[in-house]
Amino acid sequence: MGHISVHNLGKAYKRYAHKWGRFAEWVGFGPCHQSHWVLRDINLAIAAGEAVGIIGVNGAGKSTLLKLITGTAHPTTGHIERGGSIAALLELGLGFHGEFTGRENVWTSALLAGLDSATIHDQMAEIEAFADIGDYIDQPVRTYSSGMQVRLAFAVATAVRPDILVVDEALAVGDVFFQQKCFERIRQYRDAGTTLLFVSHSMATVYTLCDRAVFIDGGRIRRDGPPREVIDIYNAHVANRLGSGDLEIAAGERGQSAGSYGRGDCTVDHVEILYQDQPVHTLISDSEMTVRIQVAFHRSVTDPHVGMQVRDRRGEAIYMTHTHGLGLRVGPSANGDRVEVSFSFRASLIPGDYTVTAGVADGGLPGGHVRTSLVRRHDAARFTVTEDVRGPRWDGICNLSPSCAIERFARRASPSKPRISPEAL
Ligand SMILES: Nc1ncnc2c1ncn2[C@@H]1O[C@H](COP(=O)(O)OP(=O)(O)OP(=O)(O)O)[C@@H](O)[C@H]1O
Repeated sequence: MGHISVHNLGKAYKRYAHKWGRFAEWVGFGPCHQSHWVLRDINLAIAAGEAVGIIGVNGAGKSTLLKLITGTAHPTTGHIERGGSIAALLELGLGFHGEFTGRENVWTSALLAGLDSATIHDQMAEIEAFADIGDYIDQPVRTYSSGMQVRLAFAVATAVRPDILVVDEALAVGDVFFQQKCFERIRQYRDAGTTLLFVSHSMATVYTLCDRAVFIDGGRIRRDGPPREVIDIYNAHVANRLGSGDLEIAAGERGQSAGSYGRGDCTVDHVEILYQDQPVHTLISDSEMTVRIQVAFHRSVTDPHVGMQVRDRRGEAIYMTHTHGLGLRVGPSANGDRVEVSFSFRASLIPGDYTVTAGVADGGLPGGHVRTSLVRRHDAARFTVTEDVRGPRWDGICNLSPSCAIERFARRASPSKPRISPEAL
């Protein structure tokens, strides 16, 4: 129950050169179309209970893959095997009928999803409460905002825990409170054994929810593995598309990061963590630390900027900055030049393991952005933060070091009744 196997899956849409092409083909003029392949040679085996994030740029084929897996589109090649019940929340077309009320749509969607009327009856109050759209539940769905439609769709799709839950970006439409409520339910279902298939452009969500990521590029699987490794490769790919040219991606340790990528203009030769000017691997939370990055230039670069990222144990960047963002300039650099850039800050981090990724970009842009990524070395240094047993107690991700003021207000004494003397009367 809950497993998915995809074998040699492919999807092609027909493209007609002429607007009469489809008709001409229909009346027997022979083939008038070209096949436009949007997915090819997809092989995936997802075990029951796995949480898989599907990532890729716009148009890569992510939604198409989900549509094929959920059965809302038919494959051109290959086949899919699925075990157990499936609930899907796909980006386009939530499957509601505009003229029916929300409540009527809940009935139709839930019946189509295979729930029996007794279950729908039992779940209706819970669905209404989760969607939280008030009186709109008895209004036609055409009067709903897109956010309201997503609220209702999610509430119906997840009213009963499915064996497989497929979510495609649609949640991005809801407000932050609703998103949190949805993620809480998704987490609960995942922890209870539901297989999760999740398409998202938010890498933070993939890190948080998924234990595996699949990067789809041009309709094919480019990488399949732990989120940290796959997201690094995806980021390198995005940097390429943003004009960094053909970045060489060097493989890192399997299951770790993507190693490094770069074009050869410069290299990040050394990254170290220092405490009181000494290289260290362990720091007490809240102590002052320095990240020192050494860069060597092999070609001239007009406006280089050196940056660093501190990443947590899952690989998610919890802080990043670069010289341009801090209002500094490295200055034009020529072949053979070397620079050393040191970032010093307080390690206001929760105890745990961290890594530092270092990179160089060319061209500072307004707003603190940089134009072209030249090189990036993932997880070039690692350090552990231990608890500051003598410092104040706190929990979370980073120490915000709040000041705290307490004001006490004594309970006001009830006013005593004015005494009126008999002489005054
Ligand atoms: N019904 C269709 N007819 C023709 N082409 C289609 C159809 N549906 C999708 N495509 C094409 O298939 C390709 C993949 O689309 P898909 O929606 O799967 O991408 P995606 O990775 O989900 O993108 P996004 O992140 O923008 O949602 C795109 O080039 C798209 O134009």
